[in-house]
Amino acid sequence: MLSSSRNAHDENSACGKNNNRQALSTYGSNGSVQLSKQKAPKITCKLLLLSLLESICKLSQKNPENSQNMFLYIAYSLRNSGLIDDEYSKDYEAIRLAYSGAIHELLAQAHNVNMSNVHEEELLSLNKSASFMSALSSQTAYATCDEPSDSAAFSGSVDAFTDIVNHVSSNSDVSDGTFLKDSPLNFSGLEDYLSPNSSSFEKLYNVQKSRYSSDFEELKLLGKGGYGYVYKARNKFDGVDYALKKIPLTLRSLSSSNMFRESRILARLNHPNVIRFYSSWVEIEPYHHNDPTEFDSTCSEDILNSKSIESNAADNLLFDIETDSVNNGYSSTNSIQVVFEEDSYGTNFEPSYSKKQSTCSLAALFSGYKETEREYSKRRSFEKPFTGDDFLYYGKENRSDRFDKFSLSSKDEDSMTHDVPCFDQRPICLYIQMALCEETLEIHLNKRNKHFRGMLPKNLCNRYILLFSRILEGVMYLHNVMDLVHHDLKPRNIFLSSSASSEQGSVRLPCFTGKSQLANESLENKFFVPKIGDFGLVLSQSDVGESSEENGGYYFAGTHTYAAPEMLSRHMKAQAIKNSTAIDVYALGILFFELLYPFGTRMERVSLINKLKKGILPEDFLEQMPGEASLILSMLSSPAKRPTVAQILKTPIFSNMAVNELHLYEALLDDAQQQNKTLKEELEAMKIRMGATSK
Ligand SMILES: Nc1ncnc2c1ncn2[C@@H]1O[C@H](COP(=O)(O)OP(=O)(O)OP(=O)(O)O)[C@@H](O)[C@H]1O
Repeated sequence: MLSSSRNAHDENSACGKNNNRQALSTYGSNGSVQLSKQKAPKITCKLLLLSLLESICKLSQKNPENSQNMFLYIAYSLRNSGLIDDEYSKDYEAIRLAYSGAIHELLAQAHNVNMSNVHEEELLSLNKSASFMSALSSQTAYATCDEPSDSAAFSGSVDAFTDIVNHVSSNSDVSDGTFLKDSPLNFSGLEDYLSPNSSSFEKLYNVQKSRYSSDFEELKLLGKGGYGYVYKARNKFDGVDYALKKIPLTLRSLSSSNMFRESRILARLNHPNVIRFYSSWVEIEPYHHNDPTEFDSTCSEDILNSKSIESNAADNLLFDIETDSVNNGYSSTNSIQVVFEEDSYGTNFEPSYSKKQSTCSLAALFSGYKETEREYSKRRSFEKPFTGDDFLYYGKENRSDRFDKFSLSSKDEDSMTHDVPCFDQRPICLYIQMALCEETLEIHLNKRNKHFRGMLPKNLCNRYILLFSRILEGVMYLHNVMDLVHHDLKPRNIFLSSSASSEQGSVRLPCFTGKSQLANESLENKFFVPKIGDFGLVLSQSDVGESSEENGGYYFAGTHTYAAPEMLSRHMKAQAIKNSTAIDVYALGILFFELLYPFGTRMERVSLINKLKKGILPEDFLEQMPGEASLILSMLSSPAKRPTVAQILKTPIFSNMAVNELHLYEALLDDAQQQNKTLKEELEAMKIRMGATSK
């Protein structure tokens, strides 16, 4: 049977090969079986096996709960034997469903049957599925494994898997549940499958139902972070606009336990000052997806991404703790990232500037993922320039290890082709659906700072104090209730969500235009609720200690300007672990100063924050806001001396919420008085005009 298939394929030679590029194996001109050039990665095979298994369970058990239990029983057995990881979990369900859909189609083709005319249960009888699976898996084993030992291990896993299925089915109520691994497979449809006009597995797979495309209408790209892209998308059912974060996953991150960390943490959070999370899922990036290069820079004013090139650059400039000097030696648009690492003696920190590193995503850095030149250039063509405000510190690696991680060798490049977690190089993405926010605090402050410099008018100052108290409430919830440390608090990760005045946690702020304002021009005011977002670096307080003990190091990532000194020094590591929440307090200290004291230029920001880190505040600020000044300095003191967020909220600045509300009413009164004054002036002007015309 196989030789006739081979002949059929040989006859169709070139285009046949093309069409079957993704077939599990191809047949060479000498008749020998050759490995498919693009090999299916192992995780894909695990998912493929599990999706088959899940289908079998569904077919054998009509009751969904029973079939789920049966599936879990088998999956746990496989996992306990070390054959799979957590590919059986809900997180991968969408991928497994897509695979089983493609396998159903493939089965229909393999049996040369028109699926629409045949009852699904008849078509997919258990025997056929199991036999097909065995045949498919053994083919897959060839296509997947480089080493003979791998191949043997894979065959072993198929055997183990089949045994488990047999065991389960013999204990279930399946009437014809014998899985005959060696039963003959009807290959009558194989010639068709190998013919140039038929579908390859890849094509079948492409008909997957994408939850993203079926449930959402993508409206625009909002921005790009270290991990992925964020889109504004409208849900087709409820008509509401959401922020959808798409995080492309590498094989390594797929198998790492913290891959779903951000979505899992978000799912547990429930606080008015923390961004609202709706759902998350994993699927393969649909083909007809807007290329992020379509990012519309013209709308950067209204979208949040308008970020940051400016302030990020400033963040980098600040970060020269070695020399304590402001380093302005490189262009912000040049995608250069500063990476701090200890020298091989573990005594000094040395910033290293590297273009290549700057283009590695944080996710990649975290997972120790090696990026090939090909992937690098592919991603470069896909990405906007990296704005370079992130850094990563590998506490336990020396410089050479660090650079080895990113050095490119042909071997790496070869191995990396297996690191793409899909059949056809389209990435598997984690989707996180969140509440859409109007703008980030960073953008708001950038626009505000075009209107003000130095000390703010009292009423405006009070509003920012109120805003900060809302942020503190959110952080206190994270620290005290959820036992988390955010690790990346900064204006860009605080979102402003427009709200009704009565909404809990709302603050009334002027809607700055970002253009120079005329002295008497009054700005529209709106209510906003600040929401803490971007939980990509969040850690539970207990994990901070554990990760340190297990790995002999504590990995830090974050943003230069807001990084507490203990994040950067191995000598202070113990303090960082002991007072992990103090890391957030340090960042909040800088943020509070930024809220209260507008900077005229980027360089001024760099210089003032640099001085603040040394305990020096502007004189006018010290004079006019002594309470706030001493609080900020205490927040930037040594980790053990920093107040907790709960203690900060108890200081007279924030403790009396009635006073805080009073701030708001004072602000409202000021506005009303201002409006009253303007109206009076207009009235006077009108009277004069009327007097002139009556004469
Ligand atoms: N809920 C949201 N509503 C509106 N815009 C958002 C939302 N979440 C993210 N964005 C926009 O998408 C951009 C990217 O967000 P993301 O959280 O991925 O990264 P980031 O915070 O900019 O960087 P990183 O993750 O590297 O710290 C943000 O800068 C912001 O402009």
